Amino acid sequence: MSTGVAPVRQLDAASVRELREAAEQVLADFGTSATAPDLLARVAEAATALSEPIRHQCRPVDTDDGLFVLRGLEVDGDAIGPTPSSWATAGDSGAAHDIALLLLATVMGNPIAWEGQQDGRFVHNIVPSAGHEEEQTGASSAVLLSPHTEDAFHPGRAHLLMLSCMRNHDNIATTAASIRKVKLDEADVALLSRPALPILPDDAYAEAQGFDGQPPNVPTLWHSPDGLTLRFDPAYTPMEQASPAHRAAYRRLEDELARVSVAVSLSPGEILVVDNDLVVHGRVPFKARYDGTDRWLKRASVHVPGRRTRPLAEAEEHGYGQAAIEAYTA
Ligand SMILES: O=C(O)CCC(=O)C(=O)O
Ligand SMILES: [Fe+2]
Repeated sequence: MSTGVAPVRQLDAASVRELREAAEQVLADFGTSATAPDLLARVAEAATALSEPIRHQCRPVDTDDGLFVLRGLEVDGDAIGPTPSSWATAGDSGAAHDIALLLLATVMGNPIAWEGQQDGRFVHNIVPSAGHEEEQTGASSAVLLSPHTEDAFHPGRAHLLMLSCMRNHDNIATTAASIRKVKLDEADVALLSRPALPILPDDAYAEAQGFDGQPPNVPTLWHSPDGLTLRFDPAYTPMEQASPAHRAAYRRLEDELARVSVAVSLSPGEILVVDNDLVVHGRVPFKARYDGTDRWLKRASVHVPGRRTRPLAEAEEHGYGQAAIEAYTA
């Protein structure tokens, strides 16, 4: 893994001011970032009014890196208060930043939420939580969070994942690896394009894990009209169900993703935008502080209407009874 240089998009001072004022206005009117239909309607209206320089920086990912860092937002470490001890107690901590992130997500596409995750909020808090150190979820710390497609188990998963940094004193890196940088034989690509294995719901979805239905087998790779695309979550893929040849190809893919992986350590005010069809992301292990100064990210997920990156067969999947809720209906 290298500390590669992620493409940076710098917001200018006027854009930063504009976003802050728009977010503060919405927060002043609603007093919370907890999502409700009228708050979403206001966010949509405010996002429509945002200026061209902001829109330009929110254009689609346009390099094989499959990601970029949006830089320039201001985070006042005193004003946001201590890092919450878990998503469940975060409430409206840093709520103005929730709304700023939702505004940017709305410029990029249609934000999504999950009934079964973080109280259905459109902006999640990613903080280390006591008792969850070893999990494969954003609440972990002591273990490597292995590279994964976000919400890989579900056909309604995000096209874009946004991670907005509130605090990161120990420079703990998010990892990211793009399928467009990987070198694989055509034979491996062909094998991994066969729907041979399911991807089960991750530990953030207790209810979906109890779903009573046959898990669908899905392809790991496929050629979409936009290029090679992946859906990958080894921690929740029952590899023992695959043939030895398939397992070997999967391992070669894992090795290649590790080879091209970059580490992105976010600073407060930076937002990592990841194309969830091109890039798998994870996080390095770290020791949680549990003293209110821990690493703290805000996360948003976005559907991009009209994107042609998913196999048609996904439309038949049950999604383990979970529904992705879109912020705005057409
Ligand atoms: O903590 C990170 O950098 C990434 C965590 C993660 O996988 C996520 O928030 O989806
Ligand atoms: Fe993730």
